[in-house]
Amino acid sequence: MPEQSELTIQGWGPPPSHPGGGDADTPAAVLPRPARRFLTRELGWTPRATPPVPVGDIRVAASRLPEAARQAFTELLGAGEVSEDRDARLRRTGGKSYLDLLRRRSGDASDAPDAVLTPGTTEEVAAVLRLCSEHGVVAVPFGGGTSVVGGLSGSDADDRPVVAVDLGRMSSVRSVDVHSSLVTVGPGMRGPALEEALARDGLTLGHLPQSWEYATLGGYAATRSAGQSSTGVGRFDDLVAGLTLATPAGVLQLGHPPASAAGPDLLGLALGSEGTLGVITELTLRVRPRPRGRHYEGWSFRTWAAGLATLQQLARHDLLPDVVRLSDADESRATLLMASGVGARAVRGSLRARRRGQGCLLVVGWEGIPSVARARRRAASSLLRDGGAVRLGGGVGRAWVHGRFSAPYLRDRLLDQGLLVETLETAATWTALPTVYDAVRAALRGALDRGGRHPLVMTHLSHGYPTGASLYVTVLADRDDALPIQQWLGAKRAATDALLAAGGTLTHHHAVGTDHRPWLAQEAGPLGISLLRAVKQQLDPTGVCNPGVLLPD
Ligand SMILES: Cc1cc2nc3c(=O)[nH]c(=O)nc-3n(C[C@H](O)[C@H](O)[C@H](O)COP(=O)(O)OP(=O)(O)OC[C@H]3O[C@@H](n4cnc5c(N)ncnc54)[C@H](O)[C@@H]3O)c2cc1C
Repeated sequence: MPEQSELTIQGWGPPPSHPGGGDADTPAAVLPRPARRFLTRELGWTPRATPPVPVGDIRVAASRLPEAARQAFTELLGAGEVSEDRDARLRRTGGKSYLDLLRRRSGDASDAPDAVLTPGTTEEVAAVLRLCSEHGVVAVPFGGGTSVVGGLSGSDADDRPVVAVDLGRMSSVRSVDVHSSLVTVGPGMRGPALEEALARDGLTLGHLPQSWEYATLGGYAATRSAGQSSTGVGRFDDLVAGLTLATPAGVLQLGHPPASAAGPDLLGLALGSEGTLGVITELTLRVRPRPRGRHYEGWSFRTWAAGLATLQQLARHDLLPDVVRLSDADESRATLLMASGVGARAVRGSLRARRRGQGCLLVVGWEGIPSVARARRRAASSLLRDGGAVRLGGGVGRAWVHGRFSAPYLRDRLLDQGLLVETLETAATWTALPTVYDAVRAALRGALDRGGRHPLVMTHLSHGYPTGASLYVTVLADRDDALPIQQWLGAKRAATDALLAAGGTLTHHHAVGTDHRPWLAQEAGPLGISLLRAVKQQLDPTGVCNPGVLLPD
C-alpha cells in the first residue's frame, strides 16, 4: 500500500512540491480578479498580505511524557512507534477549523500532544489505553486531523500529558464480502484508497465529504459525518454495519449485520463518540455496486423560498436526487464570481441564455442503474418545473463535480489575504428551516458588522431527508487583525444561540468537539448528559479518553 501523504501543518493539502501534486495547480487556489473586486466591494475588505509564520517558528513546548509511561509505551509498541519528535507532534496538533488554522499560522501550537503513538492492532490500541489509565496520560485518537470543531484539542481539566493515538498504520482492507455487500477496514484508511480497492470488485462506498482526500473512515464514524451524496447513499452512520471499539475497560464488538432485535443498538453509542469512549479499531461498512451511470445538472430558482418549497415536495414524494445542493442568492452570486475556468463559463453562459442572472442555483445528481436513474430524474424534473425552476443543464453539474474538493485550497489563499473564512452547519425540519435560515444569517451579520464592513453569509441546503434538511453556512468577513479569534468566537456564539432558539440542531455532521460542548445539554437534556457520563465512567473510569470534547464540564 503506498504511503499516505500528510496534510500541511498550516493549511490544506500536501505542499505544492509534493509528488502527488498539491494545490498549486488547483484553479480555485487562485482568486479570479472579478471575485477579488466583488469581495472588496461586498465586505469592505482591504486585501493585504497576512502570511503564516514559517513552520520552523511555530512554538512547540518540550514533551511532558513521564519517563515511566515512555518506557511502557516503547516496550509495548517498539521505539519506532513512539515519537516525541517536534514535527510528528506538530502534525497531530489540532484539526483544520478556522481557529486551528489561525493558531498554527500565528505560531501557536500550545495544544500539541506530548507524544505520538502508532499502534498497529486492536490489541495494541487496547493495551495503550490501559497504560494511559495506569500512567495518567490522556489519549486522543487521531485519524486524518480534519476536525473542524476542536475535536483534537487534547484539553484536559487536570492538565495531564497527552498522546495522539494515530491510526495511520491501521489503514488496510481486511476483507470484502461481495455477496453480502460488506467490507471490513482499518480505521485509518482514507476514502480514495478504499474506493480504489473496492473498484476491483465493482463496488463503492460512495461517502464523499469535502474532506475526502484526507479524512479517515474511523474519523467519519467518530463524528457522524455526511458526504455530498448522502441524500442518496445515506450518512456515514447508515453505512456502518459494525465496528470494534477498544476501551480502557475492554474491547466491544458492536453491530450485527444484517439486523438484530437483541435489545437497544449499542452501535449508536460508538457513532459520534469522538474518542471519548475509546478508539474505533475496525469497521464493517455497507457497500454497493459502483453506479453504472451518473448524471449531475444545474437548475435555477428565482427565490430561496421557491427552492425550499419544491425540494420539500420532492422529499415528500421520495424523489430527492442522490445529490441535492440548493444555494441561496448570496452563495449563488459568489459561486459564479469566485469560480474560474471552463466550468464556470458554462454556468454563466447557461444562466445568460435563460435570462436568469439572479436567483438560486440548484445542483442535483442521480447515480445508479441508468434506466432507473433516468426514470427518477424524469419524475423529479417534472416537480422542479412545477416549482418554477429552469434547467441549466449538465455543464453546471460538471463544473460542480470538477470543483467539489477545491474550497479548502482556496480557503488558504483567502487566509493569506486578511479574510475571516469559516463554515457552520445545522439541520431543521422543513417547517423550521426558513426560520433557522433567517436567524443564523441575522446573528452572523449582527456579530460581524464592524463600522460599515459587512460579512458575506452564504448558505446552501444539502443532505435532504423526508422530514427536513441540513443548512451549511459559509462566512467571509474582513478579519480583525488584532483579535481574530475573539471575532469568530463571538460570531459563532451568536449563531449557535440563534439556530438552537429557532429549532435547528446543534450540528448536522461536524460533531461536537470542544466548540459545541457548551450547548450539548440543550440538545441532549440533563438526563441525557448523565447517561453519557455513566457510559463513559463504565468504559473509561480514569477519564483518559479524549476528555476535552463532547461532554460539557
Ligand atoms: C475542508 C473541510 C471540509 C470538510 N467537509 C466535511 C463534509 O463534507 N462532511 C463531513 O461530515 N465533515 C466534513 N469535514 C469535517 C471532518 O472532515 C469530519 O469531521 C471527519 O469525519 C473527520 O475525520 P478525520 O479522520 O479527519 O478525524 P480527526 O479529525 O482525526 O478526528 C475527529 C474526531 O474523531 C476522533 N477520532 C478519529 N478517529 C477515531 C477513531 N478511530 N476512534 C475513535 N475516535 C476517533 C478524534 O479524536 C476527534 O475527536 C470537513 C473538514 C474540513 C477541514
